[in-house]
Amino acid sequence: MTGNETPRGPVDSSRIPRYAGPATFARLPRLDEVGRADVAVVGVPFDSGVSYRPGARFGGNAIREASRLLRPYNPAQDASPFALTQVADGGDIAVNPFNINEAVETVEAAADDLIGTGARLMTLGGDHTIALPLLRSVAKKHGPVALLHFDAHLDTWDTYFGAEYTHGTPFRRAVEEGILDTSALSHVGIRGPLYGKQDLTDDEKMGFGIVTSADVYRRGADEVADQLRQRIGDRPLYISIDIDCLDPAHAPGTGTPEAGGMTSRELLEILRGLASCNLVSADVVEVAPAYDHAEITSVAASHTAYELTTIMSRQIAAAREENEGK
Ligand SMILES: N=C(N)NCCCC(=O)O
Ligand SMILES: [Zn+2]
Ligand SMILES: [Zn+2]
Repeated sequence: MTGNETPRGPVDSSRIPRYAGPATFARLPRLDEVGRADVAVVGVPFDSGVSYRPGARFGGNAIREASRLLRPYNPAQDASPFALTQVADGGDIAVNPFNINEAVETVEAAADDLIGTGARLMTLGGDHTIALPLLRSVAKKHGPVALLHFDAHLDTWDTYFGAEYTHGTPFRRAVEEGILDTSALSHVGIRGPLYGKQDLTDDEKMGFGIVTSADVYRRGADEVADQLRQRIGDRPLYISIDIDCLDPAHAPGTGTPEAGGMTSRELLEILRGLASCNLVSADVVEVAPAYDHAEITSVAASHTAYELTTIMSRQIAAAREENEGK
């Protein structure tokens, strides 16, 4: 979109009931209805990389369903993200559930196509395996990116059953491939049992800093966000959010739940504290609706994606204004 066109926004929920019609994220138009988008919301229905409970292949559509209740003005960031820029739902990247390597390639190619149109991606998983091809694609455009990873788990393990591409290994692969800026890597929300102390040593060697869920509780969201912002600076930033960063009370619908997690309020507040970062793309993964109750998890995920979308939309609009002023 150039600055002259008016973005097409969501369906007006005061005229057409929220629950009517097929779900797109936040009732936004489909990408094929608007031609191109500044922010494309895409689903990746893939969960063949999980080590425990399956079902995240249904996450994207559950998030879309829960997102029917979102409204167009975001008071926490004082912005109307869908009016500032064109945000559209790009549908799903259809991947092979029987061949993980092929699925990883398909996600990368589809992300390349979308990013090639100038769009930033808000991806709805799917299991965490998909972060690797998404990071590859983002790094082709921006070079190695800063990574902010919200999760109960490190996801820097080496292999499971000899498999390199799983939901517990994407960030080790990404470091090995040189697609991350190792001076700005952070995990937030980490907790729970590990295989051994070596997991932490390995993770630190890769360059990661850890903010545990207890750190978030003790120090508070604002202080954590300040510290993360300082570490990230103005580097291109990718944010990957495994919904199991939240306590199972806030996100029961996920495959590898761990007690003692963050609240959804803490997560949303930390994200809002990062609004000035140069967020180039993001994902929300690991929503497995079969274990959910009353959409607790998919509502949390839809609000999380809404905050991320708002951050991207505001930055695109600000950059456009600056360009036009020149
Ligand atoms: N990425 C997620 N959600 N979980 C990774 C857990 C890996 C394990 O089973 O040890
Ligand atoms: Zn996890
Ligand atoms: Zn994960």
